[in-house]
Amino acid sequence: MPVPALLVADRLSMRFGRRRLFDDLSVEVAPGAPLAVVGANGSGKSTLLRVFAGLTAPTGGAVRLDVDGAVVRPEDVPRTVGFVAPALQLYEPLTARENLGFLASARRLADAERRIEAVLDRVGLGPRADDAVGAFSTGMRQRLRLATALLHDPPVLLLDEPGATLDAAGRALTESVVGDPGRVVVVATNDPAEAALCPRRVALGGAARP
Ligand SMILES: Nc1ncnc2c1ncn2[C@@H]1O[C@H](COP(=O)(O)OP(=O)(O)OP(=O)(O)O)[C@@H](O)[C@H]1O
Repeated sequence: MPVPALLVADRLSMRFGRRRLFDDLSVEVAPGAPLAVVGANGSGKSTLLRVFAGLTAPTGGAVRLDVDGAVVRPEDVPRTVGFVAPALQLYEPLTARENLGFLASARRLADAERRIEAVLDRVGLGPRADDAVGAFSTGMRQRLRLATALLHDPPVLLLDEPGATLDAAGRALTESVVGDPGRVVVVATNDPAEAALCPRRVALGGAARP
């Protein structure tokens, strides 16, 4: 049976000036076996996720994404990956539905209206879909970030501290997203409960200098 998606990191290293974050890091992530990236503040978790997403070039090594047995071309990485990060900007004057509509157009998604309704429902924002994001709470913004990552139903999800600002229902949502057996999922987290959702982990900090 073909593996629908696979993330392969081969001998990754990352330095910023004299600061070494990680060295010789190799890992494969397959669907149904989410990977937790753990480590102290500043150890390089967010940077590693950005490297996985193709947003930051590593100092050494390479990342490859395979979907249906074929290597994903660099220009196709954005439609293959869903990325959630605390710094991800939302359009404040637009409503939640308009934010998702904008992304659906940018990504040229077919069936956009149905997708938007489904994803708003999944993240529990249906009743607030037509409110401006500028009036959203921190947790509601985070739910919308999750929605933006799920909108195009990507085979790979990279989640940077997905549950940090969420309530109990939001954490249950994160748990179901992380546990999706059909996707490659990587979670960077400082929360032991979130890390425990993942059968595998990479601990950063060994190569880090203060
Ligand atoms: N673009 C950059 N240029 C220089 N240094 C950077 C850059 N991005 C990150 N760093 C440094 O790399 C280190 C790792 O940062 P990163 O955000 O990956 O850590 P983290 O493990 O996600 O931390 P936290 O748990 O606090 O979110 C930090 O020392 C940070 O200052």
